[in-house]
Amino acid sequence: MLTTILRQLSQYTPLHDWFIGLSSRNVAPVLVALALGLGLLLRCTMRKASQNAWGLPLPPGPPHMPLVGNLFQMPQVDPWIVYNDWAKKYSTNTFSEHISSRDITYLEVLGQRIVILNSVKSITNILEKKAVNTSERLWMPVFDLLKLDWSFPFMNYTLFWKAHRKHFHQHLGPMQMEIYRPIIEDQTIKYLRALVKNPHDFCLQTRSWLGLTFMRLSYGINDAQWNENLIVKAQAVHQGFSEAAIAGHYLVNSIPLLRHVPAWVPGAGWRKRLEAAGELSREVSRVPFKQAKEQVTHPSYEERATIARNVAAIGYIAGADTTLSALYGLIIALAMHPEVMAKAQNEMDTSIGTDRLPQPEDYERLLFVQAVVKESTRWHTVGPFALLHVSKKDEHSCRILERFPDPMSFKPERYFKGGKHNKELLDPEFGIFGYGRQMCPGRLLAKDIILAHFAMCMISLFNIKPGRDEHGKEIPLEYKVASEVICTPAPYQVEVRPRSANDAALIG
Ligand code: HEM
Repeated sequence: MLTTILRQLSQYTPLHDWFIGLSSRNVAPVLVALALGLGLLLRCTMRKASQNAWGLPLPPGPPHMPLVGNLFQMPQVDPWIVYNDWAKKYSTNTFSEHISSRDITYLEVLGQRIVILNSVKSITNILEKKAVNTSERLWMPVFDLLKLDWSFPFMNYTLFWKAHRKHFHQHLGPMQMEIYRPIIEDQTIKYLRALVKNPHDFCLQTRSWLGLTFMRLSYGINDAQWNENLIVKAQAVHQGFSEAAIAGHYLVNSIPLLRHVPAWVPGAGWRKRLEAAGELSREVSRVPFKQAKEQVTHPSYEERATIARNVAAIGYIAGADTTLSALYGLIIALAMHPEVMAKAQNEMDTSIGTDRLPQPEDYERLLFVQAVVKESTRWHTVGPFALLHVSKKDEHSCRILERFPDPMSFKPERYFKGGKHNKELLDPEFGIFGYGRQMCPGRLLAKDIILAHFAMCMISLFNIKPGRDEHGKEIPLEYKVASEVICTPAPYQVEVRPRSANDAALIG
C-alpha cells in the first residue's frame, strides 16, 4: 500500500524512475529519508514564505506555509512552456472530430483526468458551447479548512451560484460604473498626489491605492483605517487560497484523509495555520458587511443578505491582486519601451491638451493608448490558465495559447493595419477574463480602473524609466514572472516622475 502511494506521488518528482523500483522491504529507510527531506524543505520554504514576490511583508497571521512545498510542484519553468511541450507530446483527438489533436492535451494524474485546451477553437467548443457541462469548479479539501464555502468563484454551477452572479451583474454592469467613478477618482487623485511627493514607494503606493479603492467600492465606507484593517485580513485569506490552489502545495489535497489529522499531532502545524486562516475567512465574509450595514446606505444592502455579503467580500479578494498584477505588467512594459511611452504621450497631448487631467470619456479617442493597454494584458497575462473548469460528465477543464506573431515582443502597433484597426488579430481580451458562464464578472470595473484611470493618468502625467542604483546608474529591466495562480511580474525598480512642474500642478 505504502509503496503504491509513494510511487504514485513520485510522478511529480524527478525521482519517479527510482520509486518505480521500490519494494515493501526498503520502504522504511525511504520514509525516514522523506521525513528528513521534508523537515529541510519546510525550513527552506518557511524562510521564503515570509515575503511575497514583491518583497512586501505578508500580512500577519496564517497561512504562508505549504505542507510539502516544492516537492510536488512543477519545475521552475514557465508553465505555458511546459504545457506547450505537452501539447506536442500528449495531444489527443478523442473528444470531437472538429477539433484537431494539437488543440487539446489530455493527461491522467492520480486517476484524475486533466484536459488542457490549447486553442480558441477548442475553448469555444468546450467551455462556451458546452458550458452547461463544463462550468463546475474543483473543490479542494483544503478549501474546507479555509472555510471558503462563501466564495463564489469556487461554487459549482448551481442556483446559489447563479444568484451570486446575478447580484454581481446588477452592481457591476455598465450603468453602475458611473456610480463608482467618483470613488475611484477621489482615491486616484490622493494616490497621484502621494506619488508626486514620494515617487520611491511606487509599488507600495499603487497596491495601497487599489486596496483602498476596492474596499470603498465594496462597502461604501470612506475610513482609510477601517479599510486598511480589513485589507490585511482579506489579504491573508487571499494568500491562503492562492497557496491552496497551487497543484501540489498541500498534500491534504492529494490525500483528503489528512483533513482529519488533529492540529496537535507533531508536524500538523499546517492544519493550525489553515484553521486560523479559516477563522479570518469567516470573519471577512461576515463582520465588515454587518458593520457597514450599520453605518452606510449601499445599494446592495437591500438584497438577500447572504448573497450580498458574499459578493461584497469577494470584490477585494478576486479583484485587487488581479488588477494590481495587470498594472505592474503595464508599468514595466512602458518603462522597457520608451518609444511606446513617447508615442502614447504624444497622442494624449494632441488629443486632450496639457492643461487638464484626462477624463474617462477621453479614452475612446485614444486608440494608441488603448492598443498599449491591450498589448500589455496580452504580453503579461494575469491568469494564463483562468480558474479550472470541471465537467459534470466525462469532459474537461482549462486553457492556453493562440498564436500572435512574435508573441514575446511588446508591440501595440500590431493592433493596427494600414492605419486602421487590425481585424485579423484575435482581441487579447478573449481569454484574459476567462470563459463561458464563469467569465470574470468584474471585468468592466477592472478595465475602467486600468484604462480610464491608471493608464491615462500615468501616461499623460508621468515619465516612467528604469530605476537607478546608489551610483545613479540605470538598473536594467528584465520582465520575468513569478507564476502562481495569479501571475505577477517579478520585482523590478522603476523611476516614476511628473513630466513637468505643470503636470504636478494639475494634480493639486
Ligand atoms: C485585470 C483584472 C482581472 C483579471 C485578469 C481577472 C481574471 C479572471 C479570470 C481569468 C477568472 C476565471 C474565469 C473562468 O473561470 O473562466 C475570473 C473570475 C472571477 N473574477 Fe476576475 N479578473 C480581474 C478582475 C476582477 C475584479 C475587479 C473583480 C471584482 C470586482 C473580479 C471578480 C471575479 C469573480 C467573482 C470571479 C468568479 C466568477 C465565477 O466563478 O462565476 N475579477 N477573473
